[in-house]
Amino acid sequence: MNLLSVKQLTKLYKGQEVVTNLSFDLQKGECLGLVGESGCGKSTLARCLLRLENIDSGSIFFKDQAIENLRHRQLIPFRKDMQIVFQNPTAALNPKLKIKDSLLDPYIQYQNDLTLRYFSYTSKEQFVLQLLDVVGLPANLAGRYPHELSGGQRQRVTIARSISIEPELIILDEPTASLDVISQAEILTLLTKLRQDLNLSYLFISHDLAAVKQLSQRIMVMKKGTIVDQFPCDELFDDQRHGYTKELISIF
Ligand SMILES: Nc1ncnc2c1ncn2[C@@H]1O[C@H](COP(=O)(O)OP(=O)(O)OP(=O)(O)O)[C@@H](O)[C@H]1O
Repeated sequence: MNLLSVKQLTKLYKGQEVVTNLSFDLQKGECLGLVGESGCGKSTLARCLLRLENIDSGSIFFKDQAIENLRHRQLIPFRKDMQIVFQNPTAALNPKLKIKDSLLDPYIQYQNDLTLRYFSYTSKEQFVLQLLDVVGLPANLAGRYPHELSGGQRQRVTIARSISIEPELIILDEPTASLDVISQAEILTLLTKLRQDLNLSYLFISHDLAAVKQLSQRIMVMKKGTIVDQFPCDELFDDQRHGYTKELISIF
């Protein structure tokens, strides 16, 4: 079943096409990798899918509903189902909020629309402890501020926030790019486990072909705003790969 279906999406900035006539499907439960060099339009695409930007033409279907023209109030249930994890966890967390309050924030915002399946909410304290535990963080971090955590711990908190309201799809926009190699590997392992345990779907955006291969079932390669190649992960090294995919492979 297609969770997300994008048809001929085009986005312009100041008259210039940044995403051009782009189409793809993302199935429920899969991780779809998106690779491409800096500036090819990956983050723009992510913002369009989340409806943080309007698109210029084309369609975005989420759970078979066309969402490209929905207005603010109509987007509320959809926003709950589609979350994003950004590259920089420091910028994503409010420095003035303790970790426990950051973790509770999405729940408080969406509680009237939520039917939790995986987590249970009997008290604030218990909910925060569940979230910390599921992303492998100790309970005593709840009372700390973001600057008192390591970069890897902060990224775990942003991941915990994104899964707290049990979305269907998470867009991972370079989630490990700001981390050291060991933290990167740990976060990738965590993301794999969460996808399986919570039946999540991911659009995993990265420069790092090795990371994309580790996490994804299928890979899309983007160049100058268009998808030039799309294939199952185990066909990455096949001879029929697009020349640009081969170039990316040779760099890694
Ligand atoms: N708000 C904006 N206004 C004008 N141009 C923009 C805006 N946001 C992005 N761009 C331009 O759109 C193009 C694509 O940028 P985008 O950030 O989507 O690329 P990217 O593939 O995500 O790059 P990176 O991997 O470096 O994050 C770039 O040329 C960028 O300068």
